Amino acid sequence: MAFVPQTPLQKEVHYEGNESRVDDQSEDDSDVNHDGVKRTGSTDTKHDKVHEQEDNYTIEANTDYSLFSNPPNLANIRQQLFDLKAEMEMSDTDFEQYFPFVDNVWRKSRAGETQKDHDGITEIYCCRLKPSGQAKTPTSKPHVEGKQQRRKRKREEKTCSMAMKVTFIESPSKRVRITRAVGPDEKHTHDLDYMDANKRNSAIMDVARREAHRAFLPGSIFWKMQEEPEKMEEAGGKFMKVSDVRNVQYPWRQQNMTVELKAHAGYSQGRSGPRIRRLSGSAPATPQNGESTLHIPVGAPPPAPQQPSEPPVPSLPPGTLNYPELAKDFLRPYLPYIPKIATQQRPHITLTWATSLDSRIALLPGIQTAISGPETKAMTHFLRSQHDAILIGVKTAISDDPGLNCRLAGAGGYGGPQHAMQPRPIIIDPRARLHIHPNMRLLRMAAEGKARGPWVVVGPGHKLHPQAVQTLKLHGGEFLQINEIHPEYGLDWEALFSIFHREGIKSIMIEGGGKVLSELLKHRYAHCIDSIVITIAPTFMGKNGVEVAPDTHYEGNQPIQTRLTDVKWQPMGQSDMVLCAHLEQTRHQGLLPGIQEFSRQQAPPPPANGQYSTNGMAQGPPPSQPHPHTYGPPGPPRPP
Ligand SMILES: NC(=O)C1=CN([C@@H]2O[C@H](COP(=O)(O)OP(=O)(O)OC[C@H]3O[C@@H](n4cnc5c(N)ncnc54)[C@H](O)[C@@H]3O)[C@@H](O)[C@H]2O)C=CC1
Ligand SMILES: Nc1nc(O)c(N)c(N[C@@H]2O[C@H](COP(=O)(O)O)[C@@H](O)[C@H]2O)n1
Repeated sequence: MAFVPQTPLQKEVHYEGNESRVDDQSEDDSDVNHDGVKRTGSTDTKHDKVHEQEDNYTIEANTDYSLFSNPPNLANIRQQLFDLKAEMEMSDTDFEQYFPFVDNVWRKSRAGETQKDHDGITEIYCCRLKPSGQAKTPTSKPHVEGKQQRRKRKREEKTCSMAMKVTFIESPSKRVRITRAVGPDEKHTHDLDYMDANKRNSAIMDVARREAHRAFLPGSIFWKMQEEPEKMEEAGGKFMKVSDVRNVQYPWRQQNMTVELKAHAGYSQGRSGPRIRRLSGSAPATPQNGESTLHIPVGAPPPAPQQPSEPPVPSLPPGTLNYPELAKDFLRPYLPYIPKIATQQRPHITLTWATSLDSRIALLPGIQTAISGPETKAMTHFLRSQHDAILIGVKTAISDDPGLNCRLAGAGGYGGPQHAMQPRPIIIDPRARLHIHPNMRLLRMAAEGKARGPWVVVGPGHKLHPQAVQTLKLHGGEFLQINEIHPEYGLDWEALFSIFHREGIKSIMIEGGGKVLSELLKHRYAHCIDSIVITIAPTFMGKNGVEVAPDTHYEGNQPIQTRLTDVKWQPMGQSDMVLCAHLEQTRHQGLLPGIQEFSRQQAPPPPANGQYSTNGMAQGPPPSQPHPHTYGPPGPPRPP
């Protein structure tokens, strides 16, 4: 196979669960999807190396057209074809037009189940979540005793027995009648979004395919589609990803490796999309309050009394948090900032954790230790709401069984629309050690609509259990297999960040654990780290605790400190202190231009008396002056 040569930003990423198939592999007896791309539960995929040349591309001047030609009333008809609440009848051309928009829900049953009677030809379609054992309708042949059944891949946990009958009526008017093939009480066990999240329908893939065959870059096609979000959504493309477009282009690309891909007018690689837009504060305003620093109320406010004519306000789930508007100000200079992200080819990275005074984040390895008070915990959730992804190491995932969602009032699942303010959980699991099961809190949260499905990043050469792949897929997550994890030297974080950036993740909040944070605090990653937010609690955990400390860095034989700059200390809650900062090196070396400008631009005006009088939160000491971070002669400049 010939590949477009890799630039440092064009690393490999394998998508184990990406196509998000929910169909029963045994039924259609094939692993080949619409696009001829093989997906398996193992690490081997035909589509193992797909790169797009995005560094140099030409821009097509005239791309002022719509990619969509959705048939009328599409959202409604999709929903009706999903629910089957009432019998439907339409012309055969309409059926041909609408069915591709729901073929991610329905799969035609075996040919043997086609019946011909006086009405015409009737075909049975089953919900794709129908378990393979039940896939046969009552008319199918009974299992022959003693005959070895074909080995079937164990499928997702969620199952559904809905089925529909499609009758092509034999008449000159060529009508198609659609009715349920199950009793009136039978319903899908899931909603339409669930299917859309797990498998794209062929009509939406065709939209992308048409543009892909015109030699547009996958990223550009993706954003061009996003220009018309309503049409995307009504067509079932709400969950479309750049990688779907890349997949759909793959067979064509194989035949056209030398064709230079182009972009639509207005496309740029750093272009921000809908997910990043929430960074600018799509969170519903939380009520301000005048309480003192010591008692920031973090529980969600009770719903306002209702007027008799108003629809009922849905109650918020227990544990919903509130983080007051005023307590956001001191954090703003450290939050992801779209114009700055647009100038860099990597996401904004925030390191954030809660620590003891002896730099321990847990009492013992594998033990989850509550360090933050309720106020700083709510702050963590506010930070989560401001990032596209939260990243942790696998040991944290194993020991803490975390939710990794945003539980602020107004987030998806907490009174807000689906996935609003919900970051993507990412778990670094080089050796594929994490046991994926539907009872994990991460997956339960996703199933309850309170989190996005997690991405699990694994290294090369690991066989993934097909059931793990399926379970993850069905919860909207996936395995990403990357080559940038070296068995000896570990993970190439910079490459990983580039991969995420290309996947549309523009900001990542890295929460731990000790190994991940200590790695990223190493001198060589300083230029990748944008902000640091640490909650410090007045406690010592002792030497056996999980430590956060980078390796000592030497320049020549001179040990060097890693100092923080633009430091703000913010007391919060009963006894916590929040430290916000940038890494000094990143500023000194000028690798992140704009930080200073941004800080000045975004920071709230300092209160005259150095304190926030309204909520009593003391403003910390003024930002530290640039500090000499070495006591010896300056070392050689760090290579860029
Ligand atoms: N107080 C706080 O804010 C937090 C505390 N924690 C605590 O931290 C503890 C877990 O921390 P650790 O044991 O240090 O594990 P960890 O969560 O940092 O995971 C370490 C694992 O991640 C992978 N990994 C991380 N960096 C890698 C690299 N550069 N190259 C290759 N693989 C890499 C490896 O599989 C490694 O074994 C738990 O007790 C947890 O409760 C975790 C997060 C936040
Ligand atoms: N902010 C903070 N304070 C503490 O005291 C902590 N122990 C942690 N731990 C991190 O939070 C994760 C738990 O997340 P959920 O509440 O389950 O969503 C845990 O995995 C650590 O990353 N953080």
